[in-house]
Amino acid sequence: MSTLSVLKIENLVAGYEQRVLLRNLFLCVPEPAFVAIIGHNGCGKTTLFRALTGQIPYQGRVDIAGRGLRTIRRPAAAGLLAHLPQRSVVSFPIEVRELVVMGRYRHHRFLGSYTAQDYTLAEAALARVGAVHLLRRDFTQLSGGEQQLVWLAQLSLQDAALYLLDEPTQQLDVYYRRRVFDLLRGWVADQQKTILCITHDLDNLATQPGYLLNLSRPQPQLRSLSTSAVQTERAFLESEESLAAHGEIVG
Ligand SMILES: Nc1ncnc2c1ncn2[C@@H]1O[C@H](COP(=O)(O)OP(=O)(O)OP(=O)(O)O)[C@@H](O)[C@H]1O
Repeated sequence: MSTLSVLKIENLVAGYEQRVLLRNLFLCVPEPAFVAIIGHNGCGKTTLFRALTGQIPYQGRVDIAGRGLRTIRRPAAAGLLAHLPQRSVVSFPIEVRELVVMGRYRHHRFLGSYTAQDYTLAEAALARVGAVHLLRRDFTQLSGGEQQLVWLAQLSLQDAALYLLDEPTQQLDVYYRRRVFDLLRGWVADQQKTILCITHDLDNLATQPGYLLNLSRPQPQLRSLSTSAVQTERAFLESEESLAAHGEIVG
């Protein structure tokens, strides 16, 4: 692994009005890497992504691929960030392949200009997540888990320095959860991507190479993923002590 840092966070403070959820966070994420972000409900995991995607203000400094985040007007359009939020709603009928091909938007400025090659890439992306059978279906009629696979296929077509995934396996059954973690492992190993992945799916993390960041810890730090690291963090999260620590942070 190289020593380059795709994401560097210094002294980040973020939250909502009177409620500071992230206090003095320091983070240096090597490239490529898989980073699982864990912690209690409400500890600030999604809030961290909101700060990184410019949805809420923050104090401190964030560099992505060596560029100050504040200096970049649209980080996604600049190819720095790709973000899969916890919930995305589509309110109009649209074929799955039309939604997936939009992952190629940075290569095409105008709607309707996708090429046959783009559609081939979209189909391949769907195949990789095990959802190629959904290609011609209306996205709005799919189950929550099927929709999640489609979003992942679209995300995989975006060519970004850093991927932010908010609970990507939330609605998936055990088979697809495992498959998605395998897929993410491939993005890192084969395509040299760096992924921050919010998850409560500790069972699947034990065998995943990468790092763990527990935002319920009073001073969250990256630690290498391993069976014993996952066991330690699980024991911490199950303890009363961890809730007390969480209370101090948000108080
Ligand atoms: N716009 C907002 N204004 C005020 N408080 C908010 C706002 N959005 C979220 N919160 C609160 O901030 C806290 C952290 O929310 P966040 O979504 O970051 O939690 P999380 O760690 O991602 O939790 P979960 O695991 O349940 O998804 C929660 O208590 C939430 O109610």
